Amino acid sequence: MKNCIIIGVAGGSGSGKTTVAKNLVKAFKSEDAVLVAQDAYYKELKEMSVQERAGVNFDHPNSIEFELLKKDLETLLKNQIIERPIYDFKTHSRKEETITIHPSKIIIVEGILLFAVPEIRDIFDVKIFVDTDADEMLLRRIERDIHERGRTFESVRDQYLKTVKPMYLEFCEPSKRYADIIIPRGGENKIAVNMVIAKLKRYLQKGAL
Ligand SMILES: Nc1ncnc2c1ncn2[C@@H]1O[C@H](COP(=O)(O)OP(=O)(O)O)[C@@H](O)[C@H]1O
Ligand SMILES: Nc1ccn([C@@H]2O[C@H](COP(=O)(O)O)[C@@H](O)[C@H]2O)c(=O)n1
Repeated sequence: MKNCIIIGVAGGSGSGKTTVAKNLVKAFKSEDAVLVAQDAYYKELKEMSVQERAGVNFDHPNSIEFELLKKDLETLLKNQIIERPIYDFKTHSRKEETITIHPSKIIIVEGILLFAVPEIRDIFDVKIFVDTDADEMLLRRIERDIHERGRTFESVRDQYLKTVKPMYLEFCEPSKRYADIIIPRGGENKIAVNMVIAKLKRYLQKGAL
């Protein structure tokens, strides 16, 4: 029998998935909860120049190495450590180094396409979808991508219209139907986040939800 619980947090880019997932993890002792980001598993694209990589559709399931993500999640579920890749959004590639992630009783995974891919979706015990208005997601993304991911306003706008919005409508938004819990507005929805935390604390005490 599995002695841990695995929770998927999906939603559009800028919806607040990372904020929700980090707030969940923060509520527990570091040995009890761990966070794995789907973003770390973007394909390497080593054979392309940085300029070529910038034109890739990063919102299509083909851009992620889901086989490796699945293998790593299964390894954590077997109570073993993983070496998680580190992704660099400025160069659109993986760094040489990796991060060692230890197994724990609560495994939280966040990413835009987690529920759109059946082999990954089926791994989760609990599926949470963070549902935020498109205009808010876009505003947050513009700010974040310019300040943290080395982008210009023009590149964020062009990428949004070319791939981010159409792929959200094709893959991410329809995957909301698989969610067990929908958190409106995102990371600062303290009532919703606290309810999930309370349920997880019960899980730690009783070993069942
Ligand atoms: N409720 C909120 N109000 C305002 N800004 C927010 C809120 N939630 C998240 N953000 C900000 O928006 C950006 C995207 O949030 P993040 O949690 O990284 O979203 P995602 O992981 O879904 O892309 C971050 O810069 C974050 O600080
Ligand atoms: N090289 C890359 C890789 C991904 N993206 C964008 O990241 C978004 C997913 O990350 P969130 O933290 O926002 O969930 C996704 O929408 C990709 O477009 C990128 O811009 N460059």
